[in-house]
Amino acid sequence: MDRPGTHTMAAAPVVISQDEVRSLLRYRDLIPRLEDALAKFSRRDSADVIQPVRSTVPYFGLMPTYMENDGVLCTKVLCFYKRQAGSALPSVQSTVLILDPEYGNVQAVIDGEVITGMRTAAASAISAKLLMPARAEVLAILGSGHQARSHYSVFTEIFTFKEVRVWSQTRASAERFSDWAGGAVRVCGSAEEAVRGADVIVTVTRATEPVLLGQWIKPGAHVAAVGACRPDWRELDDALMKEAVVYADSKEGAKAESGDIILSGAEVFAELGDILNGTSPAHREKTTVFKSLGMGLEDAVSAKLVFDRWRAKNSQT
Ligand SMILES: NC(=O)C1=CN([C@@H]2O[C@H](COP(=O)(O)OP(=O)(O)OC[C@H]3O[C@@H](n4cnc5c(N)ncnc54)[C@H](O)[C@@H]3O)[C@@H](O)[C@H]2O)C=CC1
Ligand SMILES: O=C([O-])C1=[NH+]CCC1
Repeated sequence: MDRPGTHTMAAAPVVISQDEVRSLLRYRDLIPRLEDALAKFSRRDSADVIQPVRSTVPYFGLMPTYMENDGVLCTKVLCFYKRQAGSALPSVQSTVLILDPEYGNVQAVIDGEVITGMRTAAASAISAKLLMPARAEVLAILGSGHQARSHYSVFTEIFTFKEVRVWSQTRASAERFSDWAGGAVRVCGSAEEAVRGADVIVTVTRATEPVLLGQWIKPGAHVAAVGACRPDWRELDDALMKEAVVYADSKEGAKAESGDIILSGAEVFAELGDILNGTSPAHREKTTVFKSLGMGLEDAVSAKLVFDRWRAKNSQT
């Protein structure tokens, strides 16, 4: 047993706010690092990445990641609620902790909202880079909340679409989204109107029943399905899940957490990392679904980028 007074206190963790994260994280830096990390994950080499499926109790998730070769030990803690009427708080709230992999002390406590928004949108953008049809012209977004904004930002930063459409639960929220985007988005009165003829479709809703039906989809379209991250929640119908070639961020995560996969009985063909490793084909010519559940690995890569930038900036001042 340790004698009293023999402990050395670790330095107090730094706290990095949402505004600081926003000023430090850029898609152009994040995307190549995420591609590298997704490829490492799919090789299942434990010296590169150990990242179990999220551990959950109702409304709370713990998302640890260890990257031995990169010296990264990290976890996100998050809550995802059905937003209470009248609450202005986001439906997904999170904090990312970076720990010293050698000693275990917490080095940084980082607001998770911008990280979650950007790394999720960046993963969807990687799926579109790999799987959307050549000469994609029309992007449709279903939902108009936090993820809708980050997805709009990265998709319009790295691709050029002739038309972007949005549908949301209420016309007013879709119009607020369009105003936020500077009016360059066509507000649609129904999900069907938004997705008919679209080449790329992003579903970012809190729906628990399908909002996107296979019968509306143009053959060869790519769907980045981001919501419905519980085993009994759906965004896509059985027809679409059975028709499409389905990719995921993590096969284990998809089989444990995705209602669209579990309840439709669809097979996950490959992970994005398998395409990046060249071990599975990217079926660009077919209708494809990327089922995103979100991975601790994506948070770890983003948080390391933020913490490294934060240290570089604060060591100069
Ligand atoms: N795959 C991943 O890595 C991540 C997934 N998510 C999930 O993405 C979804 C969107 O997240 P946020 O944008 O942060 O949420 P948010 O609360 O900011 O926005 C949700 C949007 O869904 C709409 N909506 C709610 N119920 C609906 C319904 N029954 N039918 C159609 N639209 C409905 C709302 O009007 C709103 O536009 C959530 O399901 C969330 O759990 C969030 C973060 C990461
Ligand atoms: O990975 C993530 O942060 C989330 N997945 C579902 C809700 C939040």
